[in-house]
Amino acid sequence: MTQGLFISFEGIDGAGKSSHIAALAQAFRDTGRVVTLTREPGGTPLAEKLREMLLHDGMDALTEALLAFAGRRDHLRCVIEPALARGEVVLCDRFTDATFAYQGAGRGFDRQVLSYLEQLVQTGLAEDPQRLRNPDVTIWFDVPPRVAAQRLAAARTPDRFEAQPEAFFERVAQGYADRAVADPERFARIDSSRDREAVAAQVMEAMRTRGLLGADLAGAHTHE
Ligand SMILES: Nc1ncnc2c1ncn2[C@@H]1O[C@H](COP(=O)(O)OP(=O)(O)O)[C@@H](O)[C@H]1O
Ligand SMILES: Cc1cn([C@H]2C[C@H](O)[C@@H](COP(=O)(O)OP(=O)(O)O)O2)c(=O)[nH]c1=O
Repeated sequence: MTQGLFISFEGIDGAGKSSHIAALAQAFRDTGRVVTLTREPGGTPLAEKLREMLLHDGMDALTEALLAFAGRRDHLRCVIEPALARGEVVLCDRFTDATFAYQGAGRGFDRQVLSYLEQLVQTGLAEDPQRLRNPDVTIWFDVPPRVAAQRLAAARTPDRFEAQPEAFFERVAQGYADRAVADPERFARIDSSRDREAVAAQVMEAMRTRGLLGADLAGAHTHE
């Protein structure tokens, strides 16, 4: 049976990740794979309720982290693990790296506590209960916070995180860079300051170099 594949998409708000997830889903479908498209915070009815609170209600960093991980547990249990067990491709808009970047680096919350929660929440679910479920590949849209802020200013009403000052996003961006250094094989860094077409080409190239999409498809989906 085809092996499941878990890919997450990360980056600061306005990095441009949402623009590329659907195109990658289509590229996988074109190879005959079944794709589950999902997101965090959210991805299940319960986790979507927690998302609303996380994005709109005032709370401290520990509460943010607990809500993020509570939603993640439900999401893993109800959506991600079953889809991977069926051999599907799971494309997830944000996952645990976001908690380390936003609550850890951005809010300054204790990263050892986050590591403990990661261990607790992301094990005991797969066939092998010891297995810590993490993405196989993380596509990291790296962009200077100033560029992301300019894009967002033109785009939408900010939520609690998007309304943060540039210094917050400098810390979040550093948080992602730290995670990438700690796990270089998992992270595929995309220079997201470039135009959409160049970003899309980098995403397909990252898949192709990992043998996850055929070489012939790499050029076929560079347009939205
Ligand atoms: N490469 C790009 N160049 C310029 N603008 C972009 C680019 N990618 C996305 N955008 C625009 O920037 C804004 C934020 O993009 P989005 O995909 O929603 O980011 P994210 O999901 O990472 O927060 C949107 O208005 C989008 O149209
Ligand atoms: C997954 C996750 C997201 N977040 C934040 C990052 C984003 O600012 C916000 C929602 O992410 P996102 O879905 O990317 O927002 P949008 O739909 O506006 O593109 O939640 C955390 O603070 N911690 C987390 O664990």
